Amino acid sequence: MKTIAVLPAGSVSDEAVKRLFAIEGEEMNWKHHRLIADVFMSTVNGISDYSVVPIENTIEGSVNLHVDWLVHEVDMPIQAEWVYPSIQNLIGRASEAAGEDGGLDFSKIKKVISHPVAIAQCLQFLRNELPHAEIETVGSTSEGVKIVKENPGQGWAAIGTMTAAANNELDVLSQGITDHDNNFTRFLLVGPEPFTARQSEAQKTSVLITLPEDFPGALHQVLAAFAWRKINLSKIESRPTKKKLGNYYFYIDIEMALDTVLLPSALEEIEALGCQVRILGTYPSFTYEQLK
Ligand SMILES: O=C(O)C(=O)Cc1ccccc1
Repeated sequence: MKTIAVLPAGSVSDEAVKRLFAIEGEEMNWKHHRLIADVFMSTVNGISDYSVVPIENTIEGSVNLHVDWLVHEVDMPIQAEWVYPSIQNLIGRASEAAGEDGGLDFSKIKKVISHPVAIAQCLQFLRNELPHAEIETVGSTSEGVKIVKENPGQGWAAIGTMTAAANNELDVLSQGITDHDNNFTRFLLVGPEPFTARQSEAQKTSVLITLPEDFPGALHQVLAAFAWRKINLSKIESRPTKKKLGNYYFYIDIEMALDTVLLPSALEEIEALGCQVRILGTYPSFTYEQLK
Protein backbone atom coordinates (compact mmCIF):
# COMPACT_ATOMS: atom_id res chain seq x y z
CA MET A 1 0.00 0.00 0.00
CA LYS A 2 1.35 3.43 -0.97
CA THR A 3 1.33 6.36 1.43
CA ILE A 4 0.53 9.74 -0.07
CA ALA A 5 1.20 13.12 1.52
CA VAL A 6 -1.32 15.79 0.60
CA LEU A 7 -2.98 18.96 1.94
CA PRO A 8 -5.91 18.35 4.35
CA ALA A 9 -9.08 16.39 3.54
CA GLY A 10 -11.52 18.42 1.44
CA SER A 11 -8.77 20.51 -0.18
CA VAL A 12 -8.61 20.69 -3.98
CA SER A 13 -5.38 18.64 -3.85
CA ASP A 14 -7.08 15.93 -1.79
CA GLU A 15 -10.01 15.69 -4.24
CA ALA A 16 -7.61 15.70 -7.18
CA VAL A 17 -5.32 12.91 -5.95
CA LYS A 18 -8.30 10.72 -5.05
CA ARG A 19 -9.31 10.99 -8.72
CA LEU A 20 -5.83 9.94 -9.85
CA PHE A 21 -5.88 6.90 -7.56
CA ALA A 22 -9.51 5.94 -8.17
CA ILE A 23 -8.39 2.60 -9.59
CA GLU A 24 -9.88 -0.75 -8.70
CA GLY A 25 -7.70 -2.71 -6.33
CA GLU A 26 -5.56 0.31 -5.37
CA GLU A 27 -5.65 1.11 -1.67
CA MET A 28 -3.90 4.16 -0.39
CA ASN A 29 -2.83 5.48 2.92
CA TRP A 30 -3.34 9.26 3.09
CA LYS A 31 -1.19 11.57 5.20
CA HIS A 32 -2.73 15.01 5.47
CA HIS A 33 -0.54 18.00 6.21
CA ARG A 34 -1.53 21.59 6.90
CA LEU A 35 1.26 23.19 4.86
CA ILE A 36 2.74 22.37 1.47
CA ALA A 37 6.23 22.39 3.06
CA ASP A 38 5.16 19.48 5.28
CA VAL A 39 3.60 17.70 2.30
CA PHE A 40 7.02 17.81 0.60
CA MET A 41 8.99 16.87 3.72
CA SER A 42 6.84 13.82 4.41
CA THR A 43 8.25 12.13 1.28
CA VAL A 44 11.73 13.60 1.71
CA ASN A 45 11.81 11.99 5.17
CA GLY A 46 10.59 8.64 3.85
CA ILE A 47 7.26 8.77 5.72
CA SER A 48 5.30 8.91 2.45
CA ASP A 49 5.90 7.45 -1.00
CA TYR A 50 4.57 10.47 -2.90
CA SER A 51 3.75 14.12 -2.31
CA VAL A 52 0.94 15.92 -4.14
CA VAL A 53 1.84 19.38 -5.43
CA PRO A 54 -0.54 21.84 -7.15
CA ILE A 55 1.86 23.45 -9.59
CA GLU A 56 -0.08 25.54 -12.09
CA ASN A 57 -3.46 27.07 -12.49
CA THR A 58 -5.45 28.28 -15.49
CA ILE A 59 -6.02 31.70 -13.92
CA GLU A 60 -2.97 32.25 -11.77
CA GLY A 61 -0.25 30.50 -13.79
CA SER A 62 2.50 28.76 -11.84
CA VAL A 63 2.24 28.50 -8.09
CA ASN A 64 5.68 30.01 -7.54
CA LEU A 65 6.02 28.91 -3.94
CA HIS A 66 5.54 25.30 -5.00
CA VAL A 67 7.84 25.54 -8.04
CA ASP A 68 10.51 26.97 -5.77
CA TRP A 69 10.12 24.11 -3.30
CA LEU A 70 10.50 21.61 -6.08
CA VAL A 71 13.58 23.34 -7.45
CA HIS A 72 15.42 24.72 -4.42
CA GLU A 73 14.35 22.82 -1.34
CA VAL A 74 14.00 19.21 -2.41
CA ASP A 75 15.53 16.87 -4.93
CA MET A 76 12.71 14.47 -5.76
CA PRO A 77 11.66 13.47 -9.23
CA ILE A 78 8.25 14.20 -10.73
CA GLN A 79 6.49 10.86 -11.33
CA ALA A 80 3.16 11.95 -12.83
CA GLU A 81 1.11 15.01 -13.70
CA TRP A 82 -2.64 15.36 -14.04
CA VAL A 83 -5.25 18.02 -14.40
CA TYR A 84 -8.24 18.58 -12.13
CA PRO A 85 -10.91 21.31 -12.16
CA SER A 86 -10.80 23.67 -9.25
CA ILE A 87 -14.31 24.80 -8.48
CA GLN A 88 -14.50 27.26 -5.60
CA ASN A 89 -17.45 28.16 -3.41
CA LEU A 90 -18.18 30.71 -0.71
CA ILE A 91 -18.79 28.73 2.46
CA GLY A 92 -20.12 29.91 5.82
CA ARG A 93 -23.32 30.07 7.83
CA ALA A 94 -26.41 31.35 6.05
CA SER A 95 -27.73 32.50 9.46
CA GLU A 96 -24.76 34.84 9.84
CA ALA A 97 -25.25 36.35 6.39
CA ALA A 98 -29.04 36.71 6.52
CA GLY A 99 -30.44 39.92 5.04
CA GLU A 100 -33.57 41.76 6.16
CA ASP A 101 -35.53 40.33 3.21
CA GLY A 102 -34.66 36.75 4.09
CA GLY A 103 -32.05 36.49 1.33
CA LEU A 104 -28.28 36.57 1.79
CA ASP A 105 -26.53 39.81 2.58
CA PHE A 106 -22.81 39.45 1.94
CA SER A 107 -22.11 42.79 3.62
CA LYS A 108 -22.51 40.88 6.90
CA ILE A 109 -19.45 38.77 6.11
CA LYS A 110 -16.49 40.42 7.78
CA LYS A 111 -13.68 38.12 6.75
CA VAL A 112 -12.96 35.59 4.00
CA ILE A 113 -10.34 32.91 4.67
CA SER A 114 -8.67 30.72 2.04
CA HIS A 115 -5.55 29.55 0.23
CA PRO A 116 -3.86 32.37 -1.75
CA VAL A 117 -4.39 30.58 -5.07
CA ALA A 118 -8.12 30.17 -4.38
CA ILE A 119 -8.35 33.86 -3.44
CA ALA A 120 -6.58 34.79 -6.66
CA GLN A 121 -9.08 32.68 -8.61
CA CYS A 122 -12.00 34.61 -7.12
CA LEU A 123 -10.64 38.19 -6.98
CA GLN A 124 -13.38 39.76 -9.13
CA PHE A 125 -16.08 38.00 -7.14
CA LEU A 126 -14.54 39.27 -3.90
CA ARG A 127 -14.18 42.80 -5.27
CA ASN A 128 -17.75 42.91 -6.53
CA GLU A 129 -19.59 41.04 -3.80
CA LEU A 130 -17.53 41.46 -0.63
CA PRO A 131 -15.38 44.57 -1.15
CA HIS A 132 -15.47 45.38 2.57
CA ALA A 133 -14.38 41.91 3.80
CA GLU A 134 -10.95 41.32 5.25
CA ILE A 135 -8.98 38.57 3.45
CA GLU A 136 -6.93 36.05 5.38
CA THR A 137 -4.69 33.45 3.77
CA VAL A 138 -4.09 29.96 5.17
CA GLY A 139 -2.26 26.77 4.07
CA SER A 140 -5.21 25.23 2.22
CA THR A 141 -8.82 25.94 1.32
CA SER A 142 -9.97 23.20 3.71
CA GLU A 143 -8.12 24.83 6.61
CA GLY A 144 -10.08 28.03 5.95
CA VAL A 145 -13.37 26.11 6.02
CA LYS A 146 -12.37 24.41 9.26
CA ILE A 147 -11.53 27.76 10.89
CA VAL A 148 -15.00 29.06 9.93
CA LYS A 149 -16.55 25.93 11.41
CA GLU A 150 -14.66 26.41 14.67
CA ASN A 151 -15.56 30.10 15.00
CA PRO A 152 -19.33 30.53 14.87
CA GLY A 153 -20.89 33.94 15.35
CA GLN A 154 -17.98 35.90 13.84
CA GLY A 155 -19.41 36.49 10.36
CA TRP A 156 -16.51 34.67 8.75
CA ALA A 157 -16.62 32.77 5.47
CA ALA A 158 -14.16 30.61 3.53
CA ILE A 159 -13.52 29.80 -0.11
CA GLY A 160 -13.33 26.06 -0.64
CA THR A 161 -14.70 22.86 -2.14
CA MET A 162 -18.22 21.45 -1.79
CA THR A 163 -16.59 18.49 -0.04
CA ALA A 164 -15.14 20.77 2.66
CA ALA A 165 -18.53 22.48 3.11
CA ALA A 166 -20.22 19.09 3.59
CA ASN A 167 -17.45 17.71 5.86
CA ASN A 168 -17.86 20.72 8.15
CA GLU A 169 -21.67 20.94 7.91
CA LEU A 170 -21.56 24.52 6.67
CA ASP A 171 -23.70 26.30 4.07
CA VAL A 172 -22.66 27.04 0.52
CA LEU A 173 -23.42 30.77 0.30
CA SER A 174 -22.43 31.03 -3.35
CA GLN A 175 -21.51 28.20 -5.68
CA GLY A 176 -18.90 28.32 -8.45
CA ILE A 177 -17.36 31.73 -7.70
CA THR A 178 -14.13 31.60 -9.72
CA ASP A 179 -13.77 34.55 -12.09
CA HIS A 180 -13.30 32.36 -15.16
CA ASP A 181 -14.95 29.10 -16.10
CA ASN A 182 -12.66 26.31 -17.19
CA ASN A 183 -10.53 26.74 -14.14
CA PHE A 184 -8.17 23.79 -13.99
CA THR A 185 -5.16 23.06 -11.84
CA ARG A 186 -2.19 20.94 -12.89
CA PHE A 187 -0.91 18.66 -10.14
CA LEU A 188 2.41 16.84 -9.79
CA LEU A 189 3.07 13.60 -7.98
CA VAL A 190 6.66 13.65 -6.71
CA GLY A 191 8.60 10.89 -5.01
CA PRO A 192 11.44 8.43 -5.41
CA GLU A 193 9.58 5.66 -7.31
CA PRO A 194 7.89 5.67 -10.72
CA PHE A 195 4.10 5.85 -10.80
CA THR A 196 2.81 2.74 -12.55
CA ALA A 197 -0.80 2.48 -11.35
CA ARG A 198 -2.06 4.02 -14.61
CA GLN A 199 -0.62 4.35 -18.07
CA SER A 200 -0.80 7.23 -20.50
CA GLU A 201 0.46 7.66 -24.04
CA ALA A 202 1.28 11.28 -23.26
CA GLN A 203 4.68 11.57 -21.62
CA LYS A 204 6.52 14.62 -20.45
CA THR A 205 9.98 15.54 -19.25
CA SER A 206 10.68 18.61 -17.12
CA VAL A 207 14.13 20.20 -17.05
CA LEU A 208 15.81 23.22 -15.54
CA ILE A 209 18.31 24.95 -17.75
CA THR A 210 20.72 27.58 -16.51
CA LEU A 211 22.42 29.59 -19.23
CA PRO A 212 26.10 30.48 -19.12
CA GLU A 213 26.76 34.13 -18.33
CA ASP A 214 27.86 36.51 -21.09
CA PHE A 215 26.68 34.33 -23.92
CA PRO A 216 24.48 36.43 -26.19
CA GLY A 217 21.87 34.33 -27.95
CA ALA A 218 22.23 31.37 -25.57
CA LEU A 219 18.47 30.97 -25.10
CA HIS A 220 18.00 31.08 -28.85
CA GLN A 221 20.46 28.21 -29.25
CA VAL A 222 18.81 26.20 -26.50
CA LEU A 223 15.46 26.56 -28.22
CA ALA A 224 17.05 25.72 -31.57
CA ALA A 225 18.30 22.40 -30.15
CA PHE A 226 14.66 21.46 -29.52
CA ALA A 227 13.26 23.12 -32.64
CA TRP A 228 15.30 21.41 -35.32
CA ARG A 229 14.49 18.02 -33.77
CA LYS A 230 10.81 19.01 -33.80
CA ILE A 231 10.56 18.47 -30.05
CA ASN A 232 7.48 20.17 -28.66
CA LEU A 233 7.76 22.31 -25.52
CA SER A 234 4.57 22.88 -23.56
CA LYS A 235 5.95 25.41 -21.12
CA ILE A 236 8.97 27.63 -20.65
CA GLU A 237 9.25 29.92 -17.70
CA SER A 238 12.14 31.87 -16.22
CA ARG A 239 12.59 32.02 -12.46
CA PRO A 240 15.28 33.71 -10.38
CA THR A 241 18.16 31.43 -9.35
CA LYS A 242 18.06 33.17 -5.92
CA LYS A 243 21.85 33.45 -6.08
CA LYS A 244 22.24 36.82 -7.75
CA LEU A 245 19.80 39.52 -8.86
CA GLY A 246 19.14 39.16 -12.58
CA ASN A 247 20.22 35.48 -12.78
CA TYR A 248 17.55 33.12 -14.02
CA TYR A 249 16.99 29.51 -14.82
CA PHE A 250 14.48 28.26 -17.35
CA TYR A 251 11.90 25.69 -16.31
CA ILE A 252 10.94 23.78 -19.45
CA ASP A 253 8.26 21.12 -19.96
CA ILE A 254 8.94 18.90 -22.94
CA GLU A 255 6.23 16.74 -24.51
CA MET A 256 8.38 13.63 -24.78
CA ALA A 257 9.77 10.89 -22.53
CA LEU A 258 13.48 10.89 -21.84
CA ASP A 259 13.83 7.37 -23.22
CA THR A 260 13.54 8.46 -26.84
CA VAL A 261 16.91 9.06 -28.54
CA LEU A 262 16.00 12.55 -29.65
CA LEU A 263 15.65 14.16 -26.24
CA PRO A 264 18.93 12.99 -24.65
CA SER A 265 20.79 14.21 -27.73
CA ALA A 266 19.06 17.61 -27.55
CA LEU A 267 20.03 17.91 -23.87
CA GLU A 268 23.63 16.91 -24.68
CA GLU A 269 23.76 19.61 -27.32
CA ILE A 270 22.49 22.14 -24.76
CA GLU A 271 25.11 21.05 -22.21
CA ALA A 272 27.79 21.38 -24.90
CA LEU A 273 26.79 25.05 -25.19
CA GLY A 274 27.86 25.45 -21.56
CA CYS A 275 24.37 25.32 -20.05
CA GLN A 276 23.57 23.42 -16.87
CA VAL A 277 20.78 20.92 -17.31
CA ARG A 278 18.90 19.39 -14.39
CA ILE A 279 16.22 16.82 -15.09
CA LEU A 280 13.22 17.19 -12.78
CA GLY A 281 11.50 14.05 -14.03
CA THR A 282 10.13 12.10 -16.96
CA TYR A 283 6.59 10.94 -16.38
CA PRO A 284 3.10 10.17 -17.73
CA SER A 285 0.64 13.03 -18.15
CA PHE A 286 -3.13 12.58 -17.64
CA THR A 287 -5.96 14.79 -18.82
CA TYR A 288 -9.09 15.11 -16.69
CA GLU A 289 -11.01 13.07 -19.29
CA GLN A 290 -8.58 10.17 -18.86
CA LEU A 291 -9.32 10.05 -15.13
CA LYS A 292 -13.13 10.20 -15.34
O1 LIG B 1 -5.92 24.70 -0.75
C1 LIG B 1 -6.25 23.73 -1.47
O2 LIG B 1 -7.38 23.24 -1.50
C2 LIG B 1 -5.24 23.21 -2.40
O3 LIG B 1 -5.25 22.04 -2.69
C3 LIG B 1 -4.33 24.20 -3.03
C4 LIG B 1 -5.09 24.77 -4.18
C5 LIG B 1 -5.82 25.92 -4.03
C6 LIG B 1 -6.54 26.43 -5.11
C7 LIG B 1 -6.52 25.77 -6.32
C8 LIG B 1 -5.81 24.59 -6.45
C9 LIG B 1 -5.08 24.09 -5.37
